[in-house]
Amino acid sequence: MRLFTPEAMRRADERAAERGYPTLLLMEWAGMKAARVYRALFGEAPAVVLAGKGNNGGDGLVLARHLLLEGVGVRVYAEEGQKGDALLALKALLAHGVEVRPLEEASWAEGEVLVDALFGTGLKGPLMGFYAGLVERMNASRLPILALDLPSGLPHAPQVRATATVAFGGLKTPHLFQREACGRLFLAEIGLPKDLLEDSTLPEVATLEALRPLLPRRPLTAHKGSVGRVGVLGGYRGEGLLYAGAPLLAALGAYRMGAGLVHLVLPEGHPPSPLEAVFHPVPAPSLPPLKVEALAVGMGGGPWGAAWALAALEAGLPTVLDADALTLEVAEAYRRRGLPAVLTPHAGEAARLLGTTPEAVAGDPLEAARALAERTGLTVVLKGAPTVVAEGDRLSVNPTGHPALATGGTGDVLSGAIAALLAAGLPPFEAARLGVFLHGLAGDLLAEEKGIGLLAHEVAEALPRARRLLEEGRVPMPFGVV
Ligand SMILES: NC(=O)C1=CN([C@@H]2O[C@H](COP(=O)(O)OP(=O)(O)OC[C@H]3O[C@@H](n4cnc5c(N)ncnc54)[C@H](O)[C@@H]3O)[C@@H](O)[C@H]2O)[C@@H](O)CC1
Ligand SMILES: Nc1ncnc2c1ncn2[C@@H]1O[C@H](COP(=O)(O)OP(=O)(O)O)[C@@H](O)[C@H]1O
Ligand SMILES: [K+]
Repeated sequence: MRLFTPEAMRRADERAAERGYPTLLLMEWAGMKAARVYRALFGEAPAVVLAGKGNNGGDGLVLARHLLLEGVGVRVYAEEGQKGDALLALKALLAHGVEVRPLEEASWAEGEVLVDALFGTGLKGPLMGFYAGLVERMNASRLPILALDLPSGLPHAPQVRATATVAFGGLKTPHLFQREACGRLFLAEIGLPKDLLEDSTLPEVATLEALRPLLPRRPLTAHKGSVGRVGVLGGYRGEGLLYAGAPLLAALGAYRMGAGLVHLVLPEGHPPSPLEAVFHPVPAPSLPPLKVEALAVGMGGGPWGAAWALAALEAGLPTVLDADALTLEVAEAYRRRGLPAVLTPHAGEAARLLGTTPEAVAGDPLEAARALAERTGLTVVLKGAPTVVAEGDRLSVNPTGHPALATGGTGDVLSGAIAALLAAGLPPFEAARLGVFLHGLAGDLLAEEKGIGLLAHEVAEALPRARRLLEEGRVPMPFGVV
Protein backbone atom coordinates (compact mmCIF):
# COMPACT_ATOMS: atom_id res chain seq x y z
CA MET A 1 0.00 0.00 0.00
CA ARG A 2 1.26 3.49 -0.86
CA LEU A 3 1.25 6.70 1.14
CA PHE A 4 0.08 9.69 -0.90
CA THR A 5 0.86 13.33 -0.60
CA PRO A 6 -2.21 15.45 -1.37
CA GLU A 7 -0.53 16.31 -4.71
CA ALA A 8 0.11 12.65 -5.57
CA MET A 9 -3.56 11.83 -4.86
CA ARG A 10 -4.64 14.68 -7.09
CA ARG A 11 -2.34 13.31 -9.83
CA ALA A 12 -3.97 9.89 -9.53
CA ASP A 13 -7.43 11.50 -9.84
CA GLU A 14 -6.26 13.46 -12.89
CA ARG A 15 -4.79 10.41 -14.57
CA ALA A 16 -8.07 8.55 -14.04
CA ALA A 17 -9.88 11.51 -15.65
CA GLU A 18 -7.43 11.54 -18.60
CA ARG A 19 -8.32 7.90 -19.24
CA GLY A 20 -11.93 8.94 -19.47
CA TYR A 21 -12.94 7.77 -16.00
CA PRO A 22 -15.94 9.87 -14.91
CA THR A 23 -14.73 11.59 -11.72
CA LEU A 24 -18.34 12.04 -10.57
CA LEU A 25 -18.29 8.29 -9.90
CA LEU A 26 -15.33 8.75 -7.54
CA MET A 27 -17.25 11.42 -5.66
CA GLU A 28 -20.39 9.28 -5.51
CA TRP A 29 -18.46 6.35 -4.04
CA ALA A 30 -16.63 8.63 -1.62
CA GLY A 31 -19.86 10.16 -0.28
CA MET A 32 -21.64 6.81 -0.20
CA LYS A 33 -18.84 5.04 1.68
CA ALA A 34 -18.55 7.94 4.12
CA ALA A 35 -22.31 7.64 4.75
CA ARG A 36 -21.73 3.95 5.48
CA VAL A 37 -19.07 4.82 8.08
CA TYR A 38 -21.38 7.49 9.52
CA ARG A 39 -24.16 4.94 10.02
CA ALA A 40 -21.80 2.40 11.56
CA LEU A 41 -20.47 4.94 14.06
CA PHE A 42 -23.45 7.18 14.76
CA GLY A 43 -26.52 5.16 13.72
CA GLU A 44 -29.67 7.30 13.54
CA ALA A 45 -28.15 10.47 15.03
CA PRO A 46 -28.99 13.53 12.88
CA ALA A 47 -26.19 15.08 10.82
CA VAL A 48 -25.08 18.67 10.25
CA VAL A 49 -23.08 18.71 7.02
CA LEU A 50 -20.64 21.62 6.61
CA ALA A 51 -19.58 21.77 2.96
CA GLY A 52 -16.96 23.90 1.24
CA LYS A 53 -17.33 24.81 -2.44
CA GLY A 54 -14.64 22.41 -3.71
CA ASN A 55 -14.82 18.66 -4.27
CA ASN A 56 -14.45 17.91 -0.56
CA GLY A 57 -17.72 19.80 -0.12
CA GLY A 58 -19.10 17.76 -3.02
CA ASP A 59 -18.34 14.56 -1.10
CA GLY A 60 -20.29 15.99 1.82
CA LEU A 61 -23.29 16.80 -0.37
CA VAL A 62 -23.31 13.20 -1.68
CA LEU A 63 -23.11 11.88 1.90
CA ALA A 64 -26.06 14.14 2.84
CA ARG A 65 -28.16 12.62 0.02
CA HIS A 66 -27.34 9.05 1.09
CA LEU A 67 -28.16 9.74 4.74
CA LEU A 68 -31.43 11.36 3.66
CA LEU A 69 -32.34 8.30 1.57
CA GLU A 70 -31.76 6.16 4.65
CA GLY A 71 -34.10 8.28 6.73
CA VAL A 72 -31.43 10.01 8.81
CA GLY A 73 -32.10 13.68 9.65
CA VAL A 74 -29.71 15.99 7.73
CA ARG A 75 -29.15 19.73 7.84
CA VAL A 76 -26.78 21.15 5.22
CA TYR A 77 -24.75 24.36 5.29
CA ALA A 78 -22.68 25.01 2.17
CA GLU A 79 -20.40 27.68 0.84
CA GLU A 80 -21.59 29.20 -2.46
CA GLY A 81 -19.85 28.70 -5.80
CA GLN A 82 -19.79 24.93 -6.59
CA LYS A 83 -18.45 23.93 -10.01
CA GLY A 84 -18.07 20.66 -11.93
CA ASP A 85 -18.74 17.47 -9.96
CA ALA A 86 -19.52 19.37 -6.75
CA LEU A 87 -22.21 21.38 -8.59
CA LEU A 88 -23.77 18.13 -9.87
CA ALA A 89 -23.72 16.77 -6.30
CA LEU A 90 -25.50 19.94 -5.14
CA LYS A 91 -28.14 19.66 -7.88
CA ALA A 92 -28.79 16.01 -6.97
CA LEU A 93 -29.31 16.98 -3.34
CA LEU A 94 -31.56 19.95 -4.19
CA ALA A 95 -33.66 17.68 -6.40
CA HIS A 96 -34.62 15.81 -3.22
CA GLY A 97 -36.03 19.05 -1.86
CA VAL A 98 -33.34 19.52 0.77
CA GLU A 99 -32.78 23.08 1.96
CA VAL A 100 -29.12 24.10 1.66
CA ARG A 101 -28.32 27.13 3.79
CA PRO A 102 -25.30 29.47 3.67
CA LEU A 103 -22.24 28.31 5.60
CA GLU A 104 -22.20 31.60 7.55
CA GLU A 105 -25.44 30.52 9.28
CA ALA A 106 -24.01 27.20 10.47
CA SER A 107 -25.26 26.19 13.91
CA TRP A 108 -25.84 22.91 15.70
CA ALA A 109 -27.39 21.42 18.80
CA GLU A 110 -26.82 18.67 21.34
CA GLY A 111 -27.33 15.20 19.85
CA GLU A 112 -26.24 16.14 16.32
CA VAL A 113 -23.12 14.90 14.55
CA LEU A 114 -20.94 17.31 12.53
CA VAL A 115 -19.70 16.25 9.11
CA ASP A 116 -16.56 18.15 8.15
CA ALA A 117 -16.62 18.52 4.36
CA LEU A 118 -14.99 21.94 4.31
CA PHE A 119 -11.52 21.29 2.87
CA GLY A 120 -9.59 18.23 1.73
CA THR A 121 -6.48 17.93 -0.40
CA GLY A 122 -7.16 21.27 -2.13
CA LEU A 123 -6.30 23.38 0.91
CA LYS A 124 -3.55 25.93 0.32
CA GLY A 125 -1.96 27.32 3.48
CA PRO A 126 -3.50 27.62 6.94
CA LEU A 127 -7.15 28.48 7.53
CA MET A 128 -7.77 32.08 8.54
CA GLY A 129 -10.60 34.42 9.44
CA PHE A 130 -14.09 32.97 9.10
CA TYR A 131 -12.86 29.40 8.41
CA ALA A 132 -10.45 29.37 11.35
CA GLY A 133 -13.29 30.59 13.57
CA LEU A 134 -15.69 27.95 12.22
CA VAL A 135 -13.17 25.16 12.86
CA GLU A 136 -12.56 26.41 16.38
CA ARG A 137 -16.31 26.53 17.00
CA MET A 138 -16.69 22.96 15.71
CA ASN A 139 -13.92 21.71 18.00
CA ALA A 140 -15.39 23.54 20.98
CA SER A 141 -18.86 22.06 20.33
CA ARG A 142 -17.87 18.71 21.92
CA LEU A 143 -20.12 17.04 19.30
CA PRO A 144 -18.76 14.03 17.39
CA ILE A 145 -17.11 15.08 14.10
CA LEU A 146 -16.76 12.87 11.03
CA ALA A 147 -14.06 14.33 8.74
CA LEU A 148 -14.24 13.58 5.02
CA ASP A 149 -10.87 12.73 3.48
CA LEU A 150 -8.87 14.98 5.85
CA PRO A 151 -9.78 16.94 8.98
CA SER A 152 -10.08 20.45 7.51
CA GLY A 153 -7.02 22.60 8.05
CA LEU A 154 -4.47 19.74 8.01
CA PRO A 155 -1.53 19.71 7.67
CA HIS A 156 -1.60 23.20 9.23
CA ALA A 157 -3.21 24.65 12.35
CA PRO A 158 -5.95 25.39 13.20
CA GLN A 159 -7.45 22.07 12.20
CA VAL A 160 -10.58 20.07 12.87
CA ARG A 161 -10.04 17.52 15.66
CA ALA A 162 -12.13 14.67 14.30
CA THR A 163 -13.76 11.73 16.07
CA ALA A 164 -13.22 9.72 12.90
CA THR A 165 -11.85 10.35 9.41
CA VAL A 166 -12.65 8.56 6.15
CA ALA A 167 -9.70 8.75 3.74
CA PHE A 168 -10.72 8.49 0.09
CA GLY A 169 -8.74 6.37 -2.39
CA GLY A 170 -5.51 6.17 -0.39
CA LEU A 171 -3.93 7.23 2.88
CA LYS A 172 -2.30 10.66 2.76
CA THR A 173 0.71 11.79 4.80
CA PRO A 174 -1.32 13.59 7.53
CA HIS A 175 -3.36 10.41 8.17
CA LEU A 176 -0.26 8.73 9.61
CA PHE A 177 1.86 11.67 10.77
CA GLN A 178 -0.95 13.79 12.28
CA ARG A 179 -2.95 10.87 13.53
CA GLU A 180 -4.20 12.67 16.63
CA ALA A 181 -6.37 15.05 14.57
CA CYS A 182 -7.92 12.17 12.59
CA GLY A 183 -9.43 10.10 15.41
CA ARG A 184 -10.46 6.64 14.20
CA LEU A 185 -9.19 6.16 10.70
CA PHE A 186 -11.04 4.49 7.82
CA LEU A 187 -9.81 3.97 4.28
CA ALA A 188 -12.52 3.99 1.61
CA GLU A 189 -11.88 2.42 -1.75
CA ILE A 190 -13.64 4.69 -4.27
CA GLY A 191 -13.06 2.86 -7.54
CA LEU A 192 -9.75 4.35 -8.70
CA PRO A 193 -7.95 1.97 -11.10
CA LYS A 194 -5.54 -0.19 -9.06
CA ASP A 195 -2.43 0.65 -11.10
CA LEU A 196 -2.88 4.34 -10.23
CA LEU A 197 -2.83 3.44 -6.54
CA GLU A 198 0.36 1.36 -6.91
CA ASP A 199 2.78 4.17 -7.72
CA SER A 200 6.20 2.80 -6.77
CA THR A 201 7.72 6.28 -6.52
CA LEU A 202 5.61 6.89 -3.38
CA PRO A 203 6.50 5.71 0.15
CA GLU A 204 5.12 2.35 1.21
CA VAL A 205 2.73 1.83 4.11
CA ALA A 206 4.04 -1.51 5.44
CA THR A 207 1.22 -4.06 5.44
CA LEU A 208 0.67 -7.64 6.45
CA GLU A 209 0.63 -8.68 2.77
CA ALA A 210 4.03 -7.09 2.11
CA LEU A 211 5.73 -8.32 5.28
CA ARG A 212 4.34 -11.80 5.80
CA PRO A 213 6.42 -13.38 2.99
CA LEU A 214 9.60 -12.00 4.62
CA LEU A 215 9.25 -14.00 7.86
CA PRO A 216 12.19 -16.40 8.09
CA ARG A 217 10.86 -19.95 7.90
CA ARG A 218 11.94 -22.29 10.68
CA PRO A 219 12.49 -25.83 9.34
CA LEU A 220 11.78 -28.86 11.53
CA THR A 221 15.49 -29.63 11.53
CA ALA A 222 16.46 -26.16 12.87
CA HIS A 223 19.17 -25.98 15.52
CA LYS A 224 20.53 -23.03 17.45
CA GLY A 225 23.42 -22.62 15.07
CA SER A 226 21.28 -22.58 11.93
CA VAL A 227 18.64 -19.92 12.60
CA GLY A 228 20.86 -16.88 13.18
CA ARG A 229 23.24 -15.99 15.99
CA VAL A 230 23.61 -12.43 17.23
CA GLY A 231 26.44 -10.60 18.98
CA VAL A 232 25.44 -7.65 21.16
CA LEU A 233 28.19 -5.14 22.04
CA GLY A 234 27.20 -2.53 24.57
CA GLY A 235 27.07 -1.28 28.12
CA TYR A 236 29.49 1.01 29.95
CA ARG A 237 31.23 1.07 33.30
CA GLY A 238 33.13 4.16 34.39
CA GLU A 239 32.89 7.52 36.16
CA GLY A 240 30.94 5.76 38.90
CA LEU A 241 28.28 4.68 36.39
CA LEU A 242 27.09 1.31 35.18
CA TYR A 243 24.87 1.25 32.09
CA ALA A 244 23.66 -2.29 32.39
CA GLY A 245 20.12 -2.62 31.03
CA ALA A 246 20.36 -1.65 27.39
CA PRO A 247 22.49 -4.53 25.99
CA LEU A 248 20.48 -7.05 28.04
CA LEU A 249 17.25 -5.74 26.53
CA ALA A 250 18.78 -5.98 23.05
CA ALA A 251 19.69 -9.61 23.82
CA LEU A 252 16.08 -10.28 24.87
CA GLY A 253 14.84 -8.61 21.67
CA ALA A 254 17.11 -10.85 19.59
CA TYR A 255 16.09 -14.06 21.37
CA ARG A 256 12.39 -13.24 21.26
CA MET A 257 12.67 -12.51 17.53
CA GLY A 258 13.98 -16.03 17.09
CA ALA A 259 17.79 -15.82 17.35
CA GLY A 260 19.40 -19.22 18.01
CA LEU A 261 22.11 -17.85 20.27
CA VAL A 262 23.08 -14.44 21.63
CA HIS A 263 26.63 -13.52 22.61
CA LEU A 264 26.86 -10.52 24.94
CA VAL A 265 30.07 -8.51 24.86
CA LEU A 266 30.00 -6.33 27.99
CA PRO A 267 32.29 -4.34 30.27
CA GLU A 268 33.79 -6.41 33.08
CA GLY A 269 31.65 -6.42 36.21
CA HIS A 270 28.41 -6.22 34.23
CA PRO A 271 25.70 -8.52 35.66
CA PRO A 272 25.39 -11.71 33.53
CA SER A 273 21.78 -11.66 32.33
CA PRO A 274 19.80 -13.10 30.62
CA LEU A 275 20.79 -16.64 31.59
CA GLU A 276 20.40 -17.80 28.00
CA ALA A 277 23.24 -15.59 26.67
CA VAL A 278 26.96 -16.34 26.33
CA PHE A 279 29.02 -13.64 28.11
CA HIS A 280 32.26 -12.03 27.01
CA PRO A 281 33.39 -9.52 29.66
CA VAL A 282 36.02 -7.13 28.26
CA PRO A 283 38.13 -4.44 30.01
CA ALA A 284 37.79 -1.99 27.09
CA PRO A 285 35.70 -1.75 23.88
CA SER A 286 36.96 -4.61 21.73
CA LEU A 287 35.70 -7.49 19.62
CA PRO A 288 36.44 -10.99 20.92
CA PRO A 289 36.13 -13.85 18.39
CA LEU A 290 32.40 -14.59 18.02
CA LYS A 291 30.56 -17.18 15.94
CA VAL A 292 27.60 -14.98 14.93
CA GLU A 293 25.92 -13.84 11.72
CA ALA A 294 24.96 -10.29 12.80
CA LEU A 295 25.75 -7.69 15.43
CA ALA A 296 23.85 -5.07 17.43
CA VAL A 297 26.18 -2.36 18.70
CA GLY A 298 26.11 0.72 20.88
CA MET A 299 23.13 0.43 23.23
CA GLY A 300 24.07 1.80 26.65
CA GLY A 301 27.66 2.18 25.44
CA GLY A 302 28.04 5.79 26.61
CA PRO A 303 31.58 6.98 25.76
CA TRP A 304 32.41 3.42 24.63
CA GLY A 305 29.67 3.41 21.97
CA ALA A 306 31.62 4.64 18.94
CA ALA A 307 34.71 2.60 19.93
CA TRP A 308 32.56 -0.57 20.09
CA ALA A 309 31.23 0.19 16.61
CA LEU A 310 34.69 0.75 15.10
CA ALA A 311 36.03 -2.43 16.75
CA ALA A 312 32.99 -4.36 15.44
CA LEU A 313 33.84 -3.36 11.84
CA GLU A 314 36.52 -6.09 11.88
CA ALA A 315 33.82 -8.77 11.97
CA GLY A 316 32.57 -7.65 8.52
CA LEU A 317 28.99 -8.60 9.51
CA PRO A 318 25.55 -7.06 8.99
CA THR A 319 25.22 -4.69 11.95
CA VAL A 320 22.60 -2.64 13.75
CA LEU A 321 24.12 0.61 15.03
CA ASP A 322 22.16 2.20 17.85
CA ALA A 323 22.38 4.93 20.47
CA ASP A 324 25.98 5.82 21.30
CA ALA A 325 27.32 4.11 18.15
CA LEU A 326 25.41 6.63 16.02
CA THR A 327 28.09 9.05 14.80
CA LEU A 328 28.90 10.22 11.27
CA GLU A 329 32.43 8.81 11.62
CA VAL A 330 31.04 5.33 12.40
CA ALA A 331 28.46 5.52 9.60
CA GLU A 332 31.13 6.56 7.10
CA ALA A 333 33.40 3.67 8.17
CA TYR A 334 30.59 1.15 7.59
CA ARG A 335 29.70 2.69 4.22
CA ARG A 336 33.36 2.54 3.09
CA ARG A 337 33.58 -1.15 4.07
CA GLY A 338 30.35 -1.79 2.12
CA LEU A 339 28.76 -3.49 5.13
CA PRO A 340 24.99 -3.79 5.39
CA ALA A 341 24.29 -1.61 8.40
CA VAL A 342 21.03 -0.40 9.93
CA LEU A 343 21.06 2.88 11.88
CA THR A 344 18.26 3.18 14.47
CA PRO A 345 18.13 6.82 15.62
CA HIS A 346 15.22 8.52 17.37
CA ALA A 347 14.50 12.14 16.36
CA GLY A 348 17.18 13.52 18.73
CA GLU A 349 19.91 11.23 17.41
CA ALA A 350 18.84 11.81 13.80
CA ALA A 351 19.00 15.59 14.39
CA ARG A 352 22.52 15.26 15.75
CA LEU A 353 23.61 13.30 12.65
CA LEU A 354 21.92 15.73 10.26
CA GLY A 355 23.09 18.85 12.05
CA THR A 356 19.55 20.06 12.67
CA THR A 357 17.03 20.18 15.52
CA PRO A 358 14.81 17.34 16.81
CA GLU A 359 11.82 19.60 16.04
CA ALA A 360 12.88 19.84 12.38
CA VAL A 361 13.21 16.03 12.18
CA ALA A 362 9.83 15.51 13.85
CA GLY A 363 8.28 18.12 11.51
CA ASP A 364 9.12 16.06 8.40
CA PRO A 365 10.24 12.54 9.37
CA LEU A 366 9.92 11.21 5.80
CA GLU A 367 12.36 13.80 4.50
CA ALA A 368 14.70 13.42 7.51
CA ALA A 369 14.88 9.62 7.09
CA ARG A 370 15.47 9.98 3.34
CA ALA A 371 18.18 12.61 3.87
CA LEU A 372 19.96 10.51 6.50
CA ALA A 373 19.89 7.42 4.26
CA GLU A 374 21.34 9.50 1.43
CA ARG A 375 23.98 11.11 3.64
CA THR A 376 25.19 7.82 5.15
CA GLY A 377 24.47 5.39 2.29
CA LEU A 378 23.06 3.01 4.95
CA THR A 379 19.61 1.79 6.00
CA VAL A 380 17.88 4.15 8.42
CA VAL A 381 15.17 3.35 10.97
CA LEU A 382 13.93 6.73 12.19
CA LYS A 383 12.02 5.77 15.34
CA GLY A 384 8.90 7.72 16.20
CA ALA A 385 5.15 7.75 15.83
CA PRO A 386 5.15 6.41 13.20
CA THR A 387 8.61 4.97 12.50
CA VAL A 388 10.04 5.48 9.00
CA VAL A 389 12.50 3.11 7.32
CA ALA A 390 14.64 4.52 4.49
CA GLU A 391 17.21 3.01 2.15
CA GLY A 392 18.33 4.66 -1.09
CA ASP A 393 15.17 5.96 -2.71
CA ARG A 394 12.91 3.50 -0.84
CA LEU A 395 10.77 4.73 2.06
CA SER A 396 8.48 2.66 4.25
CA VAL A 397 6.13 3.98 6.93
CA ASN A 398 5.18 1.58 9.72
CA PRO A 399 1.51 1.57 10.73
CA THR A 400 1.86 -0.40 14.01
CA GLY A 401 2.98 0.99 17.38
CA HIS A 402 1.42 2.60 20.43
CA PRO A 403 2.29 5.52 22.73
CA ALA A 404 2.70 2.89 25.48
CA LEU A 405 6.06 2.16 23.77
CA ALA A 406 7.32 5.59 24.88
CA THR A 407 9.31 4.14 27.79
CA GLY A 408 12.98 3.42 28.45
CA GLY A 409 14.55 0.46 26.71
CA THR A 410 11.97 -0.32 24.01
CA GLY A 411 14.43 0.97 21.39
CA ASP A 412 17.08 -1.46 22.65
CA VAL A 413 14.64 -4.33 22.23
CA LEU A 414 14.04 -3.17 18.66
CA SER A 415 17.77 -3.14 17.83
CA GLY A 416 18.18 -6.71 19.04
CA ALA A 417 15.09 -7.80 17.12
CA ILE A 418 16.36 -6.31 13.85
CA ALA A 419 19.78 -7.92 14.42
CA ALA A 420 18.10 -11.32 14.80
CA LEU A 421 16.39 -10.87 11.43
CA LEU A 422 19.71 -9.83 9.83
CA ALA A 423 21.30 -12.93 11.36
CA ALA A 424 18.51 -15.05 9.86
CA GLY A 425 19.59 -13.80 6.45
CA LEU A 426 17.22 -10.92 5.65
CA PRO A 427 18.66 -7.93 3.75
CA PRO A 428 18.79 -4.74 5.87
CA PHE A 429 15.73 -2.95 4.43
CA GLU A 430 13.58 -6.09 4.90
CA ALA A 431 14.96 -6.84 8.40
CA ALA A 432 14.27 -3.25 9.42
CA ARG A 433 10.68 -3.09 8.07
CA LEU A 434 9.76 -6.47 9.53
CA GLY A 435 11.43 -5.80 12.89
CA VAL A 436 9.78 -2.41 13.26
CA PHE A 437 6.36 -3.78 12.30
CA LEU A 438 6.49 -6.69 14.79
CA HIS A 439 7.92 -4.49 17.58
CA GLY A 440 5.06 -2.00 17.05
CA LEU A 441 2.52 -4.81 16.94
CA ALA A 442 3.90 -6.24 20.19
CA GLY A 443 3.33 -2.79 21.72
CA ASP A 444 -0.23 -2.67 20.33
CA LEU A 445 -1.07 -6.11 21.74
CA LEU A 446 0.32 -5.27 25.19
CA ALA A 447 -1.28 -1.83 25.33
CA GLU A 448 -4.64 -3.41 24.51
CA GLU A 449 -4.17 -5.83 27.41
CA LYS A 450 -2.44 -3.70 30.03
CA GLY A 451 -2.68 -0.06 28.94
CA ILE A 452 0.07 2.47 29.64
CA GLY A 453 2.94 1.46 31.94
CA LEU A 454 4.64 -1.22 29.85
CA LEU A 455 8.18 -2.35 30.56
CA ALA A 456 10.61 -2.83 27.70
CA HIS A 457 11.27 -6.50 28.56
CA GLU A 458 7.51 -7.14 28.26
CA VAL A 459 7.65 -5.79 24.71
CA ALA A 460 10.35 -8.35 23.96
CA GLU A 461 8.19 -11.05 25.54
CA ALA A 462 5.27 -10.13 23.27
CA LEU A 463 7.33 -10.44 20.07
CA PRO A 464 6.60 -14.18 19.55
CA ARG A 465 2.86 -13.47 19.75
CA ALA A 466 3.17 -10.65 17.23
CA ARG A 467 5.19 -12.93 14.96
CA ARG A 468 2.58 -15.67 15.16
CA LEU A 469 -0.25 -13.28 14.29
CA LEU A 470 1.69 -12.18 11.21
CA GLU A 471 2.46 -15.80 10.27
CA GLU A 472 -1.24 -16.65 10.51
CA GLY A 473 -2.29 -13.48 8.65
CA ARG A 474 -4.36 -12.30 11.61
CA VAL A 475 -2.86 -8.85 12.22
CA PRO A 476 -5.65 -6.36 12.86
CA MET A 477 -5.33 -3.38 10.51
CA PRO A 478 -4.71 -0.13 12.40
CA PHE A 479 -7.46 1.41 10.26
CA GLY A 480 -10.80 0.18 9.00
CA VAL A 481 -11.21 -0.52 5.29
CA VAL A 482 -14.62 0.18 3.73
N1 LIG B 1 -11.70 13.50 -8.72
C1 LIG B 1 -11.39 14.11 -7.59
O1 LIG B 1 -10.67 15.10 -7.63
C2 LIG B 1 -11.96 13.62 -6.33
C3 LIG B 1 -11.84 14.42 -5.21
N2 LIG B 1 -12.41 14.06 -4.06
C4 LIG B 1 -12.48 15.04 -2.97
O2 LIG B 1 -12.04 16.28 -3.39
C5 LIG B 1 -11.09 16.82 -2.48
C6 LIG B 1 -10.20 17.75 -3.21
O3 LIG B 1 -11.05 18.68 -3.85
P1 LIG B 1 -10.58 20.09 -4.36
O4 LIG B 1 -9.35 19.93 -5.14
O5 LIG B 1 -11.75 20.70 -5.01
O6 LIG B 1 -10.18 20.84 -3.04
P2 LIG B 1 -10.93 21.08 -1.64
O7 LIG B 1 -12.38 20.81 -1.76
O8 LIG B 1 -10.16 20.38 -0.62
O9 LIG B 1 -10.71 22.63 -1.41
C7 LIG B 1 -10.69 23.53 -2.49
C8 LIG B 1 -11.37 24.83 -2.11
O10 LIG B 1 -10.76 25.40 -0.98
C9 LIG B 1 -10.38 26.75 -1.25
N3 LIG B 1 -9.19 27.03 -0.41
C10 LIG B 1 -7.95 26.49 -0.54
N4 LIG B 1 -7.14 26.92 0.45
C11 LIG B 1 -7.89 27.74 1.23
C12 LIG B 1 -7.62 28.48 2.42
N5 LIG B 1 -6.40 28.47 3.02
N6 LIG B 1 -8.62 29.21 2.96
C13 LIG B 1 -9.83 29.24 2.40
N7 LIG B 1 -10.14 28.57 1.26
C14 LIG B 1 -9.19 27.81 0.69
C15 LIG B 1 -10.16 26.78 -2.73
O11 LIG B 1 -10.33 28.08 -3.22
C16 LIG B 1 -11.27 25.84 -3.23
O12 LIG B 1 -12.51 26.49 -3.28
C17 LIG B 1 -10.46 15.62 -1.85
O13 LIG B 1 -9.92 15.90 -0.58
C18 LIG B 1 -11.64 14.67 -1.78
O14 LIG B 1 -12.40 14.93 -0.62
C19 LIG B 1 -13.31 12.94 -3.99
O15 LIG B 1 -14.55 13.44 -4.33
C20 LIG B 1 -12.92 11.85 -4.91
C21 LIG B 1 -12.65 12.32 -6.30
N1 LIG C 1 4.09 7.60 20.80
C1 LIG C 1 4.62 6.49 20.25
N2 LIG C 1 3.91 5.76 19.38
C2 LIG C 1 4.43 4.64 18.83
N3 LIG C 1 5.68 4.18 19.10
C3 LIG C 1 6.43 4.86 19.95
C4 LIG C 1 5.96 6.06 20.57
N4 LIG C 1 6.94 6.53 21.37
C5 LIG C 1 7.98 5.68 21.27
N5 LIG C 1 7.69 4.68 20.40
C6 LIG C 1 8.60 3.59 19.99
O1 LIG C 1 9.35 3.17 21.12
C7 LIG C 1 10.73 3.00 20.78
C8 LIG C 1 11.57 3.97 21.63
O2 LIG C 1 12.91 3.90 21.27
P1 LIG C 1 14.03 4.84 21.90
O3 LIG C 1 13.58 6.26 21.86
O4 LIG C 1 15.32 4.48 21.27
O5 LIG C 1 14.01 4.37 23.43
P2 LIG C 1 15.20 3.77 24.33
O6 LIG C 1 16.45 4.51 23.95
O7 LIG C 1 14.77 4.07 25.74
O8 LIG C 1 15.27 2.33 24.05
C9 LIG C 1 10.82 3.23 19.28
O9 LIG C 1 10.67 2.01 18.60
C10 LIG C 1 9.63 4.14 19.00
O10 LIG C 1 9.16 4.06 17.67
K1 LIG D 1 -12.62 17.65 5.37
